[in-house]
Amino acid sequence: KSDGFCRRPNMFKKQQQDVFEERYLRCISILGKGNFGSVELCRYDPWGDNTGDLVAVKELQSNKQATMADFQREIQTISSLHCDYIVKYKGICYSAGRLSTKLVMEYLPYGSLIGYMEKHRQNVCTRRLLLFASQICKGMEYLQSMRYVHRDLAARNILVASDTLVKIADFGLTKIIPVDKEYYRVTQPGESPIFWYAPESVSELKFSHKSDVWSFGIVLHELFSYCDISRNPKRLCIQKIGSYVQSSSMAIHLLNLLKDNWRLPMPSQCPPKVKIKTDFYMNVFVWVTLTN
Ligand SMILES: C=CCCn1cc(-c2nc(Nc3ccc(C4CCNCC4)cc3)nc3[nH]ccc23)cn1
Repeated sequence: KSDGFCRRPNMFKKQQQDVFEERYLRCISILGKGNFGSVELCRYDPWGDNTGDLVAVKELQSNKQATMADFQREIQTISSLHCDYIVKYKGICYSAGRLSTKLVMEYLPYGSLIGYMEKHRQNVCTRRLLLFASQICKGMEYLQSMRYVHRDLAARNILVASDTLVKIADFGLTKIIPVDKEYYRVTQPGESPIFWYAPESVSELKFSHKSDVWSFGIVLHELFSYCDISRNPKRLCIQKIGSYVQSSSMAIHLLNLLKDNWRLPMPSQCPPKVKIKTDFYMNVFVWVTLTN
């Protein structure tokens, strides 16, 4: 049972860089694709008798625009995070043959939140949705305390550890806010869809803790829509904007909608007790009247 523990690492204790030997890493299946990389389920089995641990191994996909430097930064980021609501770093594996590094993480057996909701939707009650929301919130609070901006908070990047524990994953786009600044401006738009972006991220590629809060609001919408594909934020925005609009001008159409105060509609499956609203100032209000 998770005790909801997020501690700041002992700044003096060097993170023990656990090195996994590639020859003992047995690939079992592909788990998914993240920013720039694919994630495989592997068993680390030095004794060769299938008693080794199951681990999730992420490898940089060479054809992606991301560089090894981006992947090294992702490894540096995740290895510095120690929180029950953030997927745990286990170590790295130097792949001699392919001159590449692999990131070894804890394997979360239930997969992504989206897949979990599709499968278990019938027995996920409001209280469990609020538990998941509070865990994501605590994980993001910890990330902010470490001056990290996730930049890609979305239900697709939330993993399910158990029926009562979810964790934030995929730190491929995460950046550190410089000490003297309130935000991080990226030079080129990434691949992640703009429908989770705050207005200032859409218009100026500016990312901050506040833009992460906006994305958290979108995640709440996904959560209380039970990650229903028909209620997907991208789908609802494009329905509103018009599917004939080219993707190149989608950003300006989305920005105009947000400036006109259009917001994602309240999820119809959302129980009447829960009201979710993001106002233009990126404040996310979750009015939860836990009246019986
Ligand atoms: C963050 C999202 C983008 C990149 N990404 C990360 C992972 C990932 N997945 C898992 N577990 C898991 C994933 C999928 C399934 C499914 C279930 C349905 N049938 C097919 C298999 C079952 C378990 N553990 C992990 N630890 C660290 C990463 C990680 C996957 N994709």
